[in-house]
Amino acid sequence: MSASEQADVVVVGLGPGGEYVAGTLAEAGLDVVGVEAELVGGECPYWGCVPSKMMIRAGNLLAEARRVPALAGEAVVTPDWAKVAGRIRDEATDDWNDQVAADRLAAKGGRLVRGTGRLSGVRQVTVGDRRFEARRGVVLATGTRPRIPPVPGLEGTPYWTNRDAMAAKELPASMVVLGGGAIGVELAQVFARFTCAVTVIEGQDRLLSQEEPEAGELAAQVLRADGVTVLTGARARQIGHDGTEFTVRLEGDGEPLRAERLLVATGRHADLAALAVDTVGLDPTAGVVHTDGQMRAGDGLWAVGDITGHGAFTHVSMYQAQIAVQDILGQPGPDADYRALPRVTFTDREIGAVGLTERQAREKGLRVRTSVLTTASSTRGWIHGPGNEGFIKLVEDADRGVLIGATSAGPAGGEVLYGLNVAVHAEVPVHRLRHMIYTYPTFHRTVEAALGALR
Ligand SMILES: Cc1cc2nc3c(=O)[nH]c(=O)nc-3n(C[C@H](O)[C@H](O)[C@H](O)COP(=O)(O)OP(=O)(O)OC[C@H]3O[C@@H](n4cnc5c(N)ncnc54)[C@H](O)[C@@H]3O)c2cc1C
Ligand SMILES: NC(=O)c1ccc[n+]([C@@H]2O[C@H](COP(=O)([O-])OP(=O)(O)OC[C@H]3O[C@@H](n4cnc5c(N)ncnc54)[C@H](O)[C@@H]3O)[C@@H](O)[C@H]2O)c1
Repeated sequence: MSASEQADVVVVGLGPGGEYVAGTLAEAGLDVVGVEAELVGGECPYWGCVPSKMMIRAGNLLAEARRVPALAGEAVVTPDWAKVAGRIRDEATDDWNDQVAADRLAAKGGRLVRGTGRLSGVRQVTVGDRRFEARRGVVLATGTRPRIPPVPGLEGTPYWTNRDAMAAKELPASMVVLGGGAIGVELAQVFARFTCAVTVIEGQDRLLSQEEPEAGELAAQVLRADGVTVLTGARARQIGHDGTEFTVRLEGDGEPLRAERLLVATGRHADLAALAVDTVGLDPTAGVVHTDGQMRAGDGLWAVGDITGHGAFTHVSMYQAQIAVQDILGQPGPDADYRALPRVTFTDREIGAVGLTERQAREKGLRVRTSVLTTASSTRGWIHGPGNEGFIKLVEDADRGVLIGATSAGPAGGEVLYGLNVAVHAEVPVHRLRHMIYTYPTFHRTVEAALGALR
C-alpha cells in the first residue's frame, strides 16, 4: 500500500447525489476526490430515470396516436424500437460513456479516481492500492443494486435487470416481469406498447403496493388496457431457462408461464458490507446508512442518496446533497424534511403522490379526513376523452386542517402533483386552499372538487 494521499473531502460514488456534492465542493475551492466504480452520473442517466423516460415518451406517443381514430380521424402507427434504442444510446448515454461527466467534474476542479472505494477508518478511503485521507470527511453516495429474490432456479439464468432493459437493442416477443413496483409497471407498459407480450407478477395484492390502493387499481387497469397480464398476490416458486425461453411456475397449481425474457424488478438494496462501514463503527447489515438532518452519519462522515433509505429517487439524492454540501462548508441550513416527499410513477396515466397515504396517516394515530374524485368526472377529463382515467385523493389531518398526503393520478398527474406538493410542504390551511381560484378547464380543478369533498 502506498502512502496516504490527502484531500479535503472524498466522495465515494458519483451518482446524482455524489456528483453534485463533489462538483459543488470543488467549485467552492475544496480539494475533492470523487471515487467512481462505473460511470460518473450513476444509475439515473445511464440505466434509470433518463433512458426509461425516453422509452415512456415513445410509448406514450404510440398510445396517443392509437387514440386518434376515436377523436380525430385515421392514424396508422408502426412501432420501431430501433428509434428508441438509438436515442438512448446516442442522446441519453453517449453509448454508456461518461467522458462528458468526468470532464465536467475536472472543470470544476475535482479529482476523479476510478475504482471501487471502501472505508478503512474514520476519514479514510481505500481504492485498490491507494489510500486517501480526507481532512474534512467522507461522503458515501454509492446508491443501490437490484435485489434478486431467492426464487429456486433463478440464479444462473440470463434474467434481465433494469440495466439490460435500458440497453436492449431489440425487444423480446414476450417478457415476464417479476415485481409490480415503479420499475415493473413503467417498463411493462412501454414494452407492451411496442408489441411485447408482457406478464407482471406482483407478490402483494396490488401493484405499486407502497402507494394508495386506488393507485394500484389504476395501474392495473391501464396496464391491462395495453394488453399486459397482471397477476397480483402471485409468487414465483420455480424459475427455469432452457437456453431459449424462461419458465416461471407460480405458487399453487396451473400451467407455467413461458417468456423469451424475464425482468427482475423486485426492489433494490445497498451493500454496506462491501463499503466496510464497520471500520467506522456502523452496522454493515443495517441496510441503510442512518443520518441526522444534516446528512451526517458519524465523525467526518456524511451520506446522501438511495443509501440513506428515504426513497430511491434522484430528487431526494439531490436534495440531500445540497444539505450535505452546506454542512460540509459550515453554512447553517435547515435539516432534511421528508414530510412532503413527492414521487411520480411515469405510467400513462401518471401516478404522482406526496406525503403520507391514508393508511400511513391512520397508523400514526391521526384523525384523518379523505376524499377521492375521478378525473373523468371533471370538465377537462370529459373533454380529453380516451386516456382520461385518473383521480385526486387527498388526506387531511383533520385536527390541524392541513393536507398531509395526496395522490394525483391521470393525464399529467405528475405535473398536477406540484400544487399538492406545495400544499403539503407549506402546510397551507385547507380553508385557504378552498378559497383559491383554479383555472378552468384544467385537470387540476379536480383538486378543488376534492377539497370540497373531504369527509
Ligand atoms: C429503471 C429506473 C428508473 C428510475 N426512474 C426514476 C425516476 O423517474 N425518477 C427518480 O427520481 N428516480 C428514478 N430512479 C431512481 C434513481 O435512479 C436513483 O434514486 C438515483 O440514481 C440514486 O442516486 P444516488 O446518488 O443515490 O446513486 P446512484 O445513481 O445509484 O449512483 C451510485 C454510484 O456509486 C457508484 N458506486 C457504488 N459503489 C461504489 C464504490 N464502492 N466505490 C465507488 N463507486 C461506487 C456506482 O457505480 C454509481 O455510479 C430510477 C431507477 C431505476 C433503476
Ligand atoms: N418513476 C420513478 O421515480 C421511479 C421509477 C423506477 C424506479 N424508481 C425507484 O427505483 C426503486 C426500485 O424500483 P423497483 O420497482 O425495483 O422496486 P419497488 O420497491 O418499487 O417495487 C418492487 C415490487 O416488487 C415486489 N416483489 C418483491 N419481491 C417479489 C417477488 N419475489 N415476487 C413478486 N413480487 C415481488 C414488491 O412487492 C414491490 O411491489 C424504487 O424504490 C423506486 O423508488 C423510481
